[in-house]
Amino acid sequence: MSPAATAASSAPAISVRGLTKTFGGRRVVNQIDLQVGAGRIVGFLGPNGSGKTTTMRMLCGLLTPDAGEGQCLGLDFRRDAVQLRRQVGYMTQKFGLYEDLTIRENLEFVARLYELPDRRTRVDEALHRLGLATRGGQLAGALSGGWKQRLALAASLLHRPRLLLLDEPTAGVDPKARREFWDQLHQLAREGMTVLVATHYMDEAARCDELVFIAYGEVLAQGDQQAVLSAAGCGADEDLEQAFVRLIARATDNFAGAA
Ligand SMILES: Nc1ncnc2c1ncn2[C@@H]1O[C@H](COP(=O)(O)OP(=O)(O)OP(=O)(O)O)[C@@H](O)[C@H]1O
Repeated sequence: MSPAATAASSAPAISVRGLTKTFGGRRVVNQIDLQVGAGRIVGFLGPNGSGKTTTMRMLCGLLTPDAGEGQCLGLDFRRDAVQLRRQVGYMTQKFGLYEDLTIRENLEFVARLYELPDRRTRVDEALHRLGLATRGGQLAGALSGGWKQRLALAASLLHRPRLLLLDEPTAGVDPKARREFWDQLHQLAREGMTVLVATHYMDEAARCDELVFIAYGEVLAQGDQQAVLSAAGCGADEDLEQAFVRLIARATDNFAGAA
């Protein structure tokens, strides 16, 4: 690999500072700094309404921040939002595909939306990668929750993004399907994909390289599992769930004190 390529691949995939968003006078994302290394799987954790979705939507250029600067994939995430969207795969909480179309038809539709040049190859590639090749003719609406999520992941990969932003991708999915979904994420990361994934499942958090805990729109702790456990003041016999509860309790006290 050339020195330039090495430098590029070791550059962070996300490097933003001061990310801020206010809705109706309420600041829901407040001065968030985020650094995510290329090829890392980073778990994004926080209570309901803490600002995870809003942050992700700003990072992929779907929502304009009130303040903040930085880069995603080497692009200015505000100025180059259109270019950035072409390199980011975003999977929302709700299944956003057409239940009355087949798996293949759904993927072909998404490929057309992206105006991909070699649509058939891309769709075949996605079907194969996600183990959907034999199910191409099945209606999306007839799939179980786990298979629907796989299809949604396949759709978000069609344009061959370098960064995946996944918003609670396995909510309501059974443990076996969740494990398989995470095996896919690890395979993608081995191939160089960077993944920022919001989750409420602590077993999934444990499968991440790094974690970012937020509450009230602010980062409470960031780093690998050990760093987060230390930041929460957890002992050797305590786990991420206890760290989560402690960090949120502390943030709630601070928030109530400041209000
Ligand atoms: N378009 C909007 N207009 C007004 N308020 C909004 C809008 N989008 C989000 N909010 C509010 O911003 C806050 C943060 O929401 P957000 O969806 O980012 O949280 P979250 O951490 O993803 O929550 P969850 O875990 O429940 O998905 C919430 O109080 C939400 O109601």
